[in-house]
Order: sequence, then structure tokens, then C-alpha cells
Amino acid sequence: MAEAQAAAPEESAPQELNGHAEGAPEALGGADSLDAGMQALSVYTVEGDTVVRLHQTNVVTVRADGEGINMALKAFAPGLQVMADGHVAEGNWRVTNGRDWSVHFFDGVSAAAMPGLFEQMIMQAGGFDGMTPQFMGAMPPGSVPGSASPSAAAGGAMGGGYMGGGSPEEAATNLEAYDDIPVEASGEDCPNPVEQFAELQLHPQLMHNIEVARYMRPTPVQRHAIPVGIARRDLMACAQTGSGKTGAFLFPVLHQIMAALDAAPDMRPRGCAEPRCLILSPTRELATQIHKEALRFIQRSKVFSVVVYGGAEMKTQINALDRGCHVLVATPGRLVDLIERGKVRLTSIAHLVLDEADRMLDMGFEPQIRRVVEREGMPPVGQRQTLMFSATFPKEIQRLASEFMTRYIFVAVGRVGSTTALITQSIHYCEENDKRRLLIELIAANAGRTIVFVETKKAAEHLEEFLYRSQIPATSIHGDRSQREREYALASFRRGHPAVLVATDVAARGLDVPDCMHVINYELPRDINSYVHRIGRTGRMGKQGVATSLFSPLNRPVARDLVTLLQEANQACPDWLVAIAEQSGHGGGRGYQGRGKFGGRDYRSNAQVRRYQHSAVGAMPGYSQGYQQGGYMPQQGGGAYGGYQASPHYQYYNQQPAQGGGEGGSPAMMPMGMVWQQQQMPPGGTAGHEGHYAGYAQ
Ligand SMILES: Nc1ncnc2c1ncn2[C@@H]1O[C@H](COP(=O)(O)OP(=O)(O)OP(=O)(O)O)[C@@H](O)[C@H]1O
Repeated sequence: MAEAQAAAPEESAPQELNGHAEGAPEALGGADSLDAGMQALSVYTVEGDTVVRLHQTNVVTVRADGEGINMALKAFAPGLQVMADGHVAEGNWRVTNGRDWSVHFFDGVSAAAMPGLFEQMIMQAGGFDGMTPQFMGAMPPGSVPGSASPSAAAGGAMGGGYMGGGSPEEAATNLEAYDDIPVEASGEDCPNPVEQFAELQLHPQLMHNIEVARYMRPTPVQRHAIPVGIARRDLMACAQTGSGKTGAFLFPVLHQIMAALDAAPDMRPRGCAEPRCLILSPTRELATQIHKEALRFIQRSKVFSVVVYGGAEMKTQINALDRGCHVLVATPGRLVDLIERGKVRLTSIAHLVLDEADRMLDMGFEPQIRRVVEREGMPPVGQRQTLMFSATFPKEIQRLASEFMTRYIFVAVGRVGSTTALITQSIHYCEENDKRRLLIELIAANAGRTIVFVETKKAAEHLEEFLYRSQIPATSIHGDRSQREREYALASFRRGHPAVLVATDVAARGLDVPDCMHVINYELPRDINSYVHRIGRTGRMGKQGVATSLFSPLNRPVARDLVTLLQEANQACPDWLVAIAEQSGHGGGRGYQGRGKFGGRDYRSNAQVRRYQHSAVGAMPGYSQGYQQGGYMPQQGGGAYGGYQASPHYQYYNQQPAQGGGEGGSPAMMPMGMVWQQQQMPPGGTAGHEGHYAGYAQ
């Protein structure tokens, strides 16, 4: 797509006439009455949409419909243009003076942030006709129907940090649901976790953007992973679905890039992108989501992000790449294509992120990943930072992943591959020919957004049609739909119209749909890891969710893994399922490391392990400052992880050794309040470990 010169949005925009929108805008207390003396900016609603308007200059109308943002541009400020870096519905906007200045303008801008953003745009562009604009500040809470806060007012993907609705305070309270999850960090010289974002001393602009996003405090995975990322260490992190992994990799990377751009002038080449950070994602929708998330946090900074993925117009993406970027979010296939066309060079990569890393490295993606990482000029292991995140991390994939990293830290929040306790899971026995009836009952019984998962594209099509015939409005997302249809389906589902989405596993990973209340496995997956990701579309960010699965005789192979998973998560496990699991022997699914194999969370048997239980108790003598202040308590396991005790270089001890869980059992947790000390690592210890790492990297 040519640089979309403020193209008319897909949805119709209000007609601007002399400062008023046609169709009698229902002013928020009256646009003009907001402040009669302050005419620079007004905010009002038109048919339920939020409109932000710069007066006097008659320049821009921003229309947020609660999901995306659509800009209807009449004529922008003298010397300024708005360009789309990608599909306009995805909010890939930047405002530029066409020379050396531009700033991202994105649908993640919260209403609260808008005035500041406009101010910056205008100031950096040299002001408007010599006029100093005045801004009215944030919209008052509740100013948009159905919203409780400015961030919620902005709605959907709009800047509210807590996108599940509700106030930031509610979000913080919901986040407490994760506080008592035990955390393990292994690997040598592991940086300490933090309690607050403020402790991280992030780049001021990033910190400001985190505040604007209303992230009040880091989630557990963020507390542990961000310090590791900032220390430029390689990291493999495993945390439950919906617990904030995206921020856990974005913040340290953006912090480093912002600091580097402050220190040295930007030499963005033209005609080809040479990103400093490459983020790989297995699906197009997830790539877009990560890019949007990045845009929220690079606002008003010098950092540029571009997203490229298959199924979308190549020309638009090439145009965006031609202007250069620091962060490139990509799906592997399209990336390889663009590298071949000479549009992307990987020689400047300082940070490589594999989101949904286990999926990225499984057999389907491994060849493309190897090519991108090993044969396209990317700086090798040790010269770049590699970060991998997922909610599941089978051992064999960990082993493979370790080839792409060195001296890495492994962080596990909760059990690797476990489901969050926030999701209530139930399994119904059902013959194939009875499933449709049951599905209708389930949808009727649970109001709210529901994703129905099936195994194949055909099944998705048929089921969508069946629901339509049954007068249940539904849409679908699967590989046979065009990218445009997929995006449209997801956007409508996010808005809640329709409230039912039929999906294949293309929607199983990473997608963050606020207020998705219910996941139904109409057809169970063969791989238990897929089950974990699928049901993780609900019960996110501390909110409760429901997952219902229809188990038919065809699903026998997954019975055993399912039983293990349900028991691990303290969920009701029907007797009939246990009986089937016992009959069917080993799980057919690849990957779930059930209780028997849980001992090796970090597959490195001799990694140094630290265990933490978040504690409100406070300071723990004998341990590092950060933990004492943050109320963390390092813990020692018993024999469950046997290997770490064998390490000659490093161990924790306490006054009374905790009981081990035995081979392969659960790690013993130290009772709260015990005093911990850290034994010094003898000289040469590190070298010993390096030798070990070098060994398995071959
Ligand atoms: N510290 C925080 N405070 C408030 N909200 C947060 C915080 N961190 C993340 N969020 C919000 O939580 C939601 C879930 O985050 P995210 O999508 O990163 O989860 P995830 O762990 O990557 O999930 P998945 O395993 O499904 O990929 C998002 O809406 C995000 O904006």
C-alpha cells in the first residue's frame, strides 16, 4: 500500500463541519462547555465513539470506537502529514513532518495520553501557526458510556494498561491472584527480582509510557524476567497464560534500545530495515498484537517498530521497512521472504525474542528459525541477547532452544506447562453425534465472549455455519480464511459482536481478548500443550474464566495427560476420565511433563536453582537488598530437582533443610519466615558452568 495519506477509515467517520460533527454530537458535558476558554482540544462522543478534536486548526479527528481507532483526517497541521505504516485498521499510524521528525500515533493511545501526545507532535513540529496549544487534560472517568476509567474509556486495544476493563486499582487487585505462585529461577548469577517498576530504573520515556498504560506493578514473570533482560542475559521464561509475558520481554528490550539511541545518533538506513530487535511470533494475529503492544510503549521515543506477516500486502510492509525500524515483529515465513528481497538485514540484531518459543522451535518452524538465526548474518550467540517465552516448554524443546543461547537464566512462574487456577475446567463425556446439542446448551448457559476450538479448518467452517443456522451469531478464524477476514473476525469478536468465535489452533496462542469468559474445546487437541494455550484465552490477568471440553472416544490418547494436568491444577477430574486414562496407558500427546517428569523444569540437571515464594512478610536477613525490600523469599527445594544439589559450585542452605519431594516429585517449599543464607560460590565456579554450557551447546 502506498503511504496512506490519511486515507479515509474503513468505518465511516463523522463529518466535520465548522468544528462540529454532523449528526449532533452528544457532547461530554458539551464539547464546547468542557472549557470555554480552552479551545485547543475537545473530546465528545458521536454515536458512542470518542472523538478527540483539535479546534481552531480544524486538523484532526480521532475516533475511537472502543476497539481500534479510526482517524478521519481533514487536513493536518501545516507541514505535518499522517502516514499509515500498515493496515490502517491496525492503527499503524505515524505523524511526520516529512523530513526528520515523526512520531507514532497508534490506537493504543489512551484518552488520558492523547493531549500529551498531540502536544508533543505539535511542539516538535514547531507549533501551529505560532500558536501555543492548550490542552484540557484527560477525559473525566466515565465520560464514555459504559466506561469506568479513562483507560477503559479508550476501550479495547486503547491504552488502558488493564485491558480487561475496570480501574487500574482493580487490575492491581486482580494481579494479586498471581502473587503466591512459586517461582524458580535457575542458571548462574541470576539477577534479583524486583517488586516495583520504579526499581528497574527504566528509560524515563518507557517508564512514563508504562505509567500511561496504567501498569501499576509488575506481574511475577515481569518481576523476574525484566531484571534478567536488562542485565543483557539470555532468558528462557515460562509463565502461565495471560500473566504479562509480552511486557516481560518488551520492557528490557525497549529500555536498552532507548538508552542506546540516546547515547548514539540513529543511523537508520533507508531502503532496507536493519532492526536492533527481532521478535518472532508463530501467528499473524499474535505478531500484530505484539507490535501494537510495542507501539504503546515506544510512544514519544525515538524507537520505531514495524510488523510483517504473511497474507498481507507485501508492498505496504516493504514501504514500512524502507523507512527503517528498530524493532521488527515478524512471522518467520514472511520474514524469510523479505530477507530474500533484500528488505531486511539482520546484522544489527542485538536482541532476538521468540514468543511462544516452544511453538517456534517445534518441527514446523525449526527450519525457518534456524535459517533466520544462523544463516542470515545475525550476530551469533553471545553477541546478541536471546529471550524466549511461553506458557509451555517441553524438555526436548528446551534442549533445542539452549542451542540459541548462552549462560541463560531459566525462569518458571508456577509449574512449566500448568494452567492457571483462575480457570475453572470441566470435561464432559460426549459422543460425537451429540456434541452440537451440548454446544448450544453450553453457549446458552454461559453469557459472555466464548471461543469454540476445533481441530480443522473444515470443522471450523461447518460449526460456524451450524451456529448461524441455530441463530447463534458467530464468526470464525482459521487458515482457510483470507487475512482480511481473519482480522475482521477477530476485531468483531473483540468488540463482542458476535460473542462467539469458532477457531482452530491459529487462535490458541498468545491472543489477548479482554473479557473472554469461556473457552469450549468442541474438539480436544491431541497435544496437551495446545490445551493449555487454548484454555489460556480465558482467565487472564487475574480474572476468572471457564473452560469446558467435550471428550469423545476419539480423545482417548490425550486422557492421561489431561488427568495429570487437571490434578496438578486442583480441578475436578471425573472418575470416568481417570478410568479411561488408566486403560489407555501413556499419553499420546507430545510434551506434557506431568508429575513424574516435573523434576526437570529447567532441563539442565545441574543448573543453580533459586526458588521464591512471594511474601508479604518483608525483609529476609541474609539475602540481597532487593528481596528484603520486595518481600521475596528465596527457597530451597529438597530432592525433587536433585541435580542442582549436585552442583559443586553453588547451593542454598537453611537452618533446617526442607523436605524434598523425592525423584520427580514436587519441590518442597520452605515455611514462611525462615532465615536463608546464600553460600558463596568458590572461585572458578563460573568457569565450571561455562564448560558445561559449552558442552551441551554442541
Ligand atoms: N503489569 C501489568 N499491569 C497491568 N496489566 C498488565 C501488566 N502486564 C500485562 N498486562 C496486561 O495483561 C494482559 C495479558 O498480558 P500478555 O498478553 O502479555 O500475557 P501473556 O502471558 O503473554 O499471555 P499468553 O501466554 O496467552 O501469550 C494484557 O492485556 C496486558 O496489557
